[in-house]
Amino acid sequence: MKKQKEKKYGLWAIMKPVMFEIRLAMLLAAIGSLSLITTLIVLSLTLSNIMQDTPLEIFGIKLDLVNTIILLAIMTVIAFLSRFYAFVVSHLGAFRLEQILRTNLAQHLAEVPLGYIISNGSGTLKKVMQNDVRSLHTFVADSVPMIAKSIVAPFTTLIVLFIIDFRLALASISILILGWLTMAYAMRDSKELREKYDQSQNDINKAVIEFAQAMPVVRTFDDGTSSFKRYNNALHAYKENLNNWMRTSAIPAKLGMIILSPLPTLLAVLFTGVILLNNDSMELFALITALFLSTGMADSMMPIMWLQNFIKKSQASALKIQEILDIPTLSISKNGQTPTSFDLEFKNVFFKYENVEKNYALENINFRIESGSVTALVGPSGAGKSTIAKLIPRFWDVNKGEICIGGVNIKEIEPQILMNTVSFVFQDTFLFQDTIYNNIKMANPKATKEEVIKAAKAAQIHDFIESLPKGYESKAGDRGTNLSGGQKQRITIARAILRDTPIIVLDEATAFADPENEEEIVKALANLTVNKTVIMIAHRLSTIKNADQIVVFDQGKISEIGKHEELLENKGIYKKLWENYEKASQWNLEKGKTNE
Ligand SMILES: Nc1ncnc2c1ncn2[C@@H]1O[C@H](COP(=O)(O)OP(=O)(O)OP(=O)(O)O)[C@@H](O)[C@H]1O
Repeated sequence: MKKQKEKKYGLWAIMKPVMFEIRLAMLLAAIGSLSLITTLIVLSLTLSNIMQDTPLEIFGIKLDLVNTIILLAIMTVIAFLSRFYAFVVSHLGAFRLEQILRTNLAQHLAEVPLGYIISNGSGTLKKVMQNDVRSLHTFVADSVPMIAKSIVAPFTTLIVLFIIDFRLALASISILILGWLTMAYAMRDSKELREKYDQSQNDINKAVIEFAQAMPVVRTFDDGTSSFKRYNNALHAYKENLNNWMRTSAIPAKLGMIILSPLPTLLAVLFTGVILLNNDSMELFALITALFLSTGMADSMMPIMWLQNFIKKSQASALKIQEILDIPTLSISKNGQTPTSFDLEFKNVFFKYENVEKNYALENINFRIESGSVTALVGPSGAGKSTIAKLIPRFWDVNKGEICIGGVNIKEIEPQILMNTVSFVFQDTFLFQDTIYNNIKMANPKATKEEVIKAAKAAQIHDFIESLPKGYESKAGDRGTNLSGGQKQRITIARAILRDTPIIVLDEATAFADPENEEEIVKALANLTVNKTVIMIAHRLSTIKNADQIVVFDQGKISEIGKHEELLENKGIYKKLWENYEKASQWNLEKGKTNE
């Protein structure tokens, strides 16, 4: 089972679509390494020809100076070309993988419940789509040829060294072993030390963010001592951990790196070789070849260590990508139906958030909203009102029961048709980094300029837009024109008016309730909701007195349904909410008077 999971989730599993490029790049890199080793052998032959003029003979061909130079040129070209093309192929594979992963992620995310994206935050998804995909790109582009090289080069070199002279081979291996042991000693507590270091770095990041985010509070309530102290303590802990890490591993690690650099191996082979030459128990050619090869072997040791880290990091990125690709998608009906009337009905609906073990957020919900009527959802905080609203456009799917529009289960309606049937006006509005005109028009790309302006007028935002220096061409979004919350909301109301869907879900705004804005928002909403089926999450009870139906929620269940007067007579939760609301309004009124 575990094996199966690893098979599906490993780093190599995610790279399956570009396995051809990966294998080809590895093969070319391996040929490159072998040709380089051969080049070094031929180079030493050339040198010994120059020094001794007693050419070797292989398969009847005399390897004299001219022949070795020709061979040297050929091998150098092969080594260069194969290494060059290994990188070309690995880069092509990397770009293709990046494109495949981004497309797959985007297609998959378009089909997962929108609720998942909201709960996890688009920032996290953006990080995976950008950073993690990028890290796999780098892995395929740079590490794949390196992996082939770091396997082929040391092993082939060792074999050749043993063939040339086992004593020289042992001399170079002994240096490598010494280097590895020193590195292992340096790394003995590295996991624990790294964790501590990472933790202290995280603490600093948190303290910096807290310090910056809390600035308004700090400026008002704190002279900076306590928040700055937390930052300072985190910095101190970081410095301690870094020093500790350096003290324990820095010296042996540096020593290990020096031992594993080419020079010590070169010296060991040279020293052993000179003794053997003096004893006449070795050819000059053998010593020169061994000197060339052993440096190359030491040279390929450092990338092996660096690669281990890189593989671990890429493995983590692959897992994050696979986790997203594993999120179940919304079921999409094959023979989609189109509702012809726009009444809405919740039938025995049960719903539980994925990340919550036991409690249902909604239990056994039954209610019906007639086409063209206004229904208000009320209840204490956390009662389930927003959840009801978000189930209608399938941000999530219900666990049991069904939600029907015009008698058709919303799961049977094609997503595009459902989108054209229900629109949302939320409190936290989202505007794209684009012109105000395009921000409204996106609701209906076929709309004419006149229609966009008509919608803006109905949403009570036209005059404001016209008053901006660039009018409808002014930029909205984070880096755009400074828009107040109420103005942003009226732009989204204009969007919804232009979309003109038969069902509208409204999360009533309370945040921007300064009297002028409120009046305009109320007018805009009135224009939006004419002749529509409206579901409204109501925070200010005064606005829902005239609703056709009020559904009162408490702890995920419906506790009452009725009109305002009926519910007051019931003496239930609604009556209490109403009394509290009146008290609060009274209090505001009195406060207003005192201020005057
Ligand atoms: N994304 C989520 N993941 C897990 N639980 C959630 C999530 N969103 C809401 N809940 C939980 O579901 C329950 C209903 O929440 P919901 O937001 O629907 O209430 P609400 O009546 O709209 O509250 P409020 O008036 O404060 O907005 C609450 O217990 C809440 O903690």
